[in-house]
Amino acid sequence: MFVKICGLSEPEHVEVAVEAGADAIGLVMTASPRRVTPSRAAELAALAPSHVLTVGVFMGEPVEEVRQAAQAAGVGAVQLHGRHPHADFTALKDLGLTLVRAVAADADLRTGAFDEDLLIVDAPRAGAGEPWDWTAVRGRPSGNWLLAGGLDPGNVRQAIEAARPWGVDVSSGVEVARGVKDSALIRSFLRAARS
Ligand SMILES: O=C(O)c1ccccc1NCC(=O)[C@H](O)[C@H](O)COP(=O)(O)O
Repeated sequence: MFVKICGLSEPEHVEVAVEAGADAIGLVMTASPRRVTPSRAAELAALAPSHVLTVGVFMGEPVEEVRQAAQAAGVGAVQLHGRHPHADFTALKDLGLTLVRAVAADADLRTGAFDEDLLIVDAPRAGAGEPWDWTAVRGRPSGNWLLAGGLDPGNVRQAIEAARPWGVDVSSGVEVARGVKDSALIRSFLRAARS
């Protein structure tokens, strides 16, 4: 089970996520209480070993802005969240980074349909910690895809059984307050997702 811990902003939490076995960490570079600047994202990304995918998360920014921020941060992947057109993914291909498309369940759920490498199927509101009907996507996405939206250490097993994803992605469910991550919750989430 591939696990992405998203919205990290403190070195301590990057270290905990890595040590607990996260496959990817998300650094939010769009409007959010979790937002980090490209230079802060670079500091955080530098703490992750090469086997952990560092993901810059964007939503609605022009593609040139995404390109510059991703390069400045030195991340290994770009996540375009929401209704980015196919052309945005095409325009970023030459960066040579892993491209991640994050959408709600009413979108095209074929991984690679927009030339992305990885798909995230999320709740309608990104990063809001809102559980949704995970059973609705069971068997629908193709290829490698992550389930997101309202997951936490207590419900992630049930969500995996409901949707049968290749991986999971969490943000609010490993926080003690909006935008404030918690080391114990990060560890519990990873244990529960892999149990
Ligand atoms: O986390 C945010 O604040 C955010 C803001 C705008 C676009 C995307 C954002 N997060 C992206 C993620 O990949 C989250 O992990 C995903 O939406 C799940 O969030 P949650 O329901 O809080 O676990």
